[in-house]
Amino acid sequence: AMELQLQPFAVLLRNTLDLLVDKDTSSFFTEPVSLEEVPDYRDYIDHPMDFETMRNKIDNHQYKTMDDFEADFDLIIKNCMKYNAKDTVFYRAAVKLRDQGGMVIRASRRTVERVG
Ligand SMILES: CC(=O)c1c[nH]c2ccccc12
Repeated sequence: AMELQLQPFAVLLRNTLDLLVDKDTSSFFTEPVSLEEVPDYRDYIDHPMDFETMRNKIDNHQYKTMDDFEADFDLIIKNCMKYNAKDTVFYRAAVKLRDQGGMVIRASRRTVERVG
């Protein structure tokens, strides 16, 4: 619909990302996991992802659909639940983000469908 031309998809994704960032109250996911702090991280994680990287991808128009965007959100969560043991604050934060962020993305999908 016309709205999506006026309200580009990138703006909708930025708004969605801001809501996801708000759910990450400990800011564990805002930047790439530091390879200085965590030297063995890449031994376990092939495709690191974080919210700052996602924002850059929005700005470079690298997300063509909500599925592309959600795939990177899922990567943030899967990486965290793979690298960190279940009894860690990081693992528990990923579970919380998965549940609370999932609702945010579903609402954004409905907006895209409605005005798409
Ligand atoms: C998101 C994540 O896994 C981490 C975010 N910060 C970290 C510091 C040490 C180990 C893991 C992490």
